This record gives sequence, structure tokens and C-alpha cells, in this order.
Amino acid sequence: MGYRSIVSQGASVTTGELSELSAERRRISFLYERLDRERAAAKARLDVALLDPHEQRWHREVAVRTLSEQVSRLRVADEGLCFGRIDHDGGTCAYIGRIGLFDPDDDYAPLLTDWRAPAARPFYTATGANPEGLTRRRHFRTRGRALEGFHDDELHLDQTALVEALEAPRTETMRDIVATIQAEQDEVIRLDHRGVLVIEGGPGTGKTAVALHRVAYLLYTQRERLSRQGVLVVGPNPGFLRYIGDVLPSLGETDVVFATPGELFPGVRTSREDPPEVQGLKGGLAAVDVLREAIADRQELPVEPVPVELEDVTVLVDADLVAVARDQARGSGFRHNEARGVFFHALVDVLVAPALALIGHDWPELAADVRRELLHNADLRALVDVLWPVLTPATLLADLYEGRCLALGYPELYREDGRAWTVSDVPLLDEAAELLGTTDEAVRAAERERAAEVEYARGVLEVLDREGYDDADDELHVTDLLDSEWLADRHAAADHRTVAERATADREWTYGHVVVDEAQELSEMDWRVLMRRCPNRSMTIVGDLAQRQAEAGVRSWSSVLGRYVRERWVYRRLTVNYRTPAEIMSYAVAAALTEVDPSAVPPRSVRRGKPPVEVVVSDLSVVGRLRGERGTFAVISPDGPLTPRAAKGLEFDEVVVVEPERMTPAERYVALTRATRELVVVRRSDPTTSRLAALAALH
Ligand SMILES: Nc1ncnc2c1ncn2[C@@H]1O[C@H](COP(=O)(O)OP(=O)(O)OP(=O)(O)O)[C@@H](O)[C@H]1O
Repeated sequence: MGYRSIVSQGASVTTGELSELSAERRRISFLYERLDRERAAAKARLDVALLDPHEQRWHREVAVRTLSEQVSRLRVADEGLCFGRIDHDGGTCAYIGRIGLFDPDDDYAPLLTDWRAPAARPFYTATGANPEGLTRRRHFRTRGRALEGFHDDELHLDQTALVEALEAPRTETMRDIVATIQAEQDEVIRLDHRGVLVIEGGPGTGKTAVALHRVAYLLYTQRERLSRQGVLVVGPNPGFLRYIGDVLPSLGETDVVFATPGELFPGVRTSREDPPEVQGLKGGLAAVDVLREAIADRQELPVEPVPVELEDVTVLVDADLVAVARDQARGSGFRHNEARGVFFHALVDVLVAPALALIGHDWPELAADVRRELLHNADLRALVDVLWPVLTPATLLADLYEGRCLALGYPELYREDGRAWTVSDVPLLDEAAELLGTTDEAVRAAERERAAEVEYARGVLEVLDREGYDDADDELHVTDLLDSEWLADRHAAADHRTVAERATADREWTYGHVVVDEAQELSEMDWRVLMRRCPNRSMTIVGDLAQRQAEAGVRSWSSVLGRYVRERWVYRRLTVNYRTPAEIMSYAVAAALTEVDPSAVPPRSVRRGKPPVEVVVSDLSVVGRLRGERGTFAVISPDGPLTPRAAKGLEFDEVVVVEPERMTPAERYVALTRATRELVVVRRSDPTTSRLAALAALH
């Protein structure tokens, strides 16, 4: 036996072992006492900061934010605070936990080592062959705050703790795996790579878990930068985001934005899908050209000359004159909304000569008067609104879908309600925002806000300057250290909203790190949005090409990523399936994976279980009466309520898959690999064959 296990109810536990268990219990209670003490202190500081009437507003907000984060970080460690211990060959030992705790009375010596700290790494990676300076690794089994037992694996990479974790029934939400991260997962979680990392692996290999733990790890090692810029986690659907939403807070992290691809454009939140062929059209890069065409089509020429009345004459604005102004505006290099001013002035310029010709004089002062008159002419302004309108992404797209698409030769895009946004519209709205540029109105509003912030920050500087700083020449002056622009940014960062809230509301927000789960489903247009949100290309991309269901999704990582980072991306593969028992996995391989990709190598299942059961029924309504027996339960069927698409990334203890033959091979592969314990496959009996069978039985 490679390990020694001590449980409190164990029949053959020696007194020595029992005293070891009580010693560990004392240690763990002591750690909880420390946790409570730290939390009470942070809470008291928070109360003071909240109530302090003398503190400057911005300063108070910063303090409140920091302390609230501290309190919630300490709250999440309430369960399973400490889950392991490692003993070093020098005779010292370290306790490993969800967060780090330090002893202020002993020069801040570590009492509990955060699982992400370098010192904790051997807990996950040491083996008998490469003990990394360890003599022992101990795993604690706790319930709430109570230590129930422990076992030592003496570095034989024993799987007891893992198997216990995997055998436990699933709940509605995903749990963290910090106590049982496996070596191949640990390598990916801590990988020191600043750019794009692609993690691929079959169903249940822990891709999602690993990606989220990597976020927690990066937030730990690059806290300053990432908590300022935030982290974006993109998941396939709202159900999936609910499922994983608790994992990061339980790792002690905040400032993370969770979003589906249908939520990446501020103000739009949709999960409606287009038919596959429309998804294909909207998802491909050619959609950028369609948008360009749609914008160019809004830069119109008048069909008939339009009269514009001046004081003395009426000029006719005809297509030739407008074409000259339009060429100038298009050639200016500005985007549509920004080039509107160029168009207007160019149009005024081209109208001056015909107006003077009508008047019959071309004196320079008269030309200046005519130009001024044209600039202020309401008819001309109204005409410009038609010929070169201010466009928002929504107005551009709605107009395109509601009819213009027919004239442009894209009838597939037509729909009655142009604003009934679908998931595939979101990257188009974002692209349109890029192509249209900011409207003058929006720029003016942003400038006003900015001016107000700078003004406020200036006030703060004056107060600081008056209050605590000496004006002596050799002293650093507060305004040498801070400037009002910087403070304005700082103030903006300390407004009442969290980073997550501000990032969600701001289309141009750029994140410090972006995680994309089920990344194989994203279209070329989706990738453009994500790359805009992450100009530093610090990304963790998680997916499995064999599970791709979306027509416009990824067919090869290099073809998608090469465009943005050329060859500079790193690929890691996870090979062990922690969800699906071997029997279910081999069924799914035979029934689906071989059809998706005959050369694919399926992951190796850690556990064994029951083989799937196949049932043939003549009436599918029986399925509605099925209930689970233990843990979570789901019925996955092509018609829902849980479709293979919505089941992506989820798992359940017991799963019924209905009519897999009506699913595409990839949908079937996803559906058949969701179960952790039991899988029932329900097929509808073919009426002809069942009649034949009945006839055969009669004879
Ligand atoms: N080291 C581990 N310890 C305990 N549980 C683990 C470990 N690794 C993965 N798991 C569990 O295995 C299950 C599958 O993990 P996860 O959902 O991350 O897999 P996945 O690769 O994203 O799957 P899919 O491709 O099917 O969406 C989860 O219940 C997860 O908690």
C-alpha cells in the first residue's frame, strides 16, 4: 500500500495515530481562529472606512473597495481552508490551503501557504521518482470546518483524494479542484507564458476547471495589473456561466467578468440563434465587407436634384456635385461618422460656384457670404442627414436586415424586425462600431465627462496641497507626484462600480486577460471582438475541436490564431477524463467520435462504472416521467428542453440521451459524454420494424 490513511472512525487506528489526528485538528482549528481574527479585523477596518466623514471621498472609496475585497476573500475560505500538508527533507513542513495566512507576531512567517504560491507546487507535482525535496504529502478530509481524517501518500501520486472527489455526487454548480489538481493540470495552470495558450482535451479532461484555476493563479501572480484591468471569461451559454460562476469566488477572486458571446456588446444581451446558414454568413470574415458595403450604401447620391433655397437664389444639389463631396469624404481616411464633417464642408464648397453663377457675380466677399449661408442652411443640413447620416451600429444593422440587404444581394440576412438581435449579430455590431467611428455627439459627451473628472481631481489636489504638505523647495511637492489627469483616472477607477461593472459597460474596455471556454464554437467574427478586447493577447483558450457544433466555429487553431499572433501561441493537451466512466466513454467513442474524426485519440477515463443502457420505446412521452436517483439528472434531446448545444460544458450524475440518431455526430458526442455515473440512451422504435416484429411474432 503506497499510503497510510487515518480516519476518526477507523477501527484499527493506533493511539499514536490518533494523537497525530488530534494534533492536526488543533492545527486546523488554529488556522480557522486566525482566519476569523483576520476577517474581524478587516471587517472593523471596513466599518471605520465606511463611516469616516472626514476622509476624502475618492480615498474612502478606494479603501472601501480594497477592504471589501479582503473580507470576501477571507469569507470564501470558510470551507476546506486547509487541504494538505507537505514535509520537507530538512524537517520543516508547510500547510497548503485556499488562501495564505501569515503570523504578524512572527515576522509574517507563513502559517498557511496559498495553493498558488511557488512553495505549494510540490504538493501537486512531487513523485517518488522526483520528490522535489519532500518526504511526505498529506491530504486532509474535512467537512465544513471539522477535520475528519487524513491520508499520507508518501509521494506515490496516490489517487485516493482524487477518486473521493470524483465519486462525490455533483451539485448544480461546479466546485473548485484545488485539493486534487493533477500534475498535467498543474503544469498548465502555472505555465509561465504571457501570450495565447490553447488548452485542448476531450470531454471531462478538466479544461474548464484548469482554465479557471489558471485565472486564479494569474490573479495571484499578476494581481496589480489584472485587478485593474479585469479578466473576461467567455462561456457558451448562460446555463454554463451559472454552472461555473461560483468557482472563481471560491478561489478568492473578484474583478472577473463572465459573458456569453451574445453579451459582448454593451446594451445587447441575447441567446437567440440564427439558422446555421445565416450563422455561417455572419460569422465569416466576409461579413466585414458586407458591413463596409452597407455603410457605403448609406453614403447616398440624390436620385433627383434637390433644391436648397438661399437668400437670393435656389441652388440645385445634384448627384454629380454630391459625388465630388462624397469622394473627398471617402478619401479623407476618416471613418463614416467622423468623415461626415468632411462631406458637409466639401458639399458646401462645391455648391458655392453654382450659387455664384446663378447670382451672376463672383466677388470674393460674396463667395464668403454664400459659403457662410450654406453652412447655416437648415435645408442643406437636413439633406446631409439623408445623404450621409450619423449611424450607430444598431441603426446600420437594423436597416440592413429590414430591407437594404435585398438590394445589396444578401437576401439571407432579411428579417422583419431588424433589432431582434441574435448571437451572431453581436460581433457585427462591434465591427460596425469600429467601422463607423464615434459620433460627434458621443465624443462631446465623453469630453464633458472627462472635463468634470479632471476638475474634480484638481480640487482634490488643492485640498491635499493645502492640508498636509510643506512647501519647502527640497521637499517633494504633492503635485510632483500626482497630476490631475492621473488622479482623474484614479478617481474613475475608484467610482462606485466594480471593475467588472465598468468593463461590461464600456465597449472599448481592454482586459488584462481573456479566457475563452468552448472556444471551438466561436466564429472568425467572434475572434475579432475578443482580440479587440485583449490587445496584449494574454489569453487562455480552451476547447475541443471534436465537440464543435457551430457551423461557423473553429476548424483549426492555427488558422484562427495565426492571423493575430502568427506562430506565437502555445498548445497543451489534457489527456485524462475525470468525468465519464470508461464504459460510457467507449460507448460515446463508438457512437459518435469515430464519425466526427476517426483519427481522434479519446481521453483515458480515470474511473470505471456501469455500461450505458439502451432503451427502445414506441412513445417518447415516457421520458418526461423519468427522474434521477442520486445527485443531478438531465434529459438531453434534440428538441430540448436541454439540447446538446445548451448541454455544452455541463455535467450531471445521471443522463438520459433521447434520439441520438437525430443529432449531428458532434452533438451526439457532447450529449453522450455529460454523465458522471449513469447513461441511458432512448431510441424511438421504428413503426415499420416494430410492426414487422409483431407480425413475425404472430406466425
Ligand atoms: N483534478 C481534479 N480533481 C477533481 N475533479 C476534477 C479534476 N479535474 C477535473 N475534475 C472534474 O472533472 C469534471 C470535468 O471537468 P471540466 O468540466 O473542467 O472538463 P472539460 O474538459 O471542460 O469538459 P468538456 O469538454 O466536456 O466541457 C468536473 O466535475 C471537474 O470538477
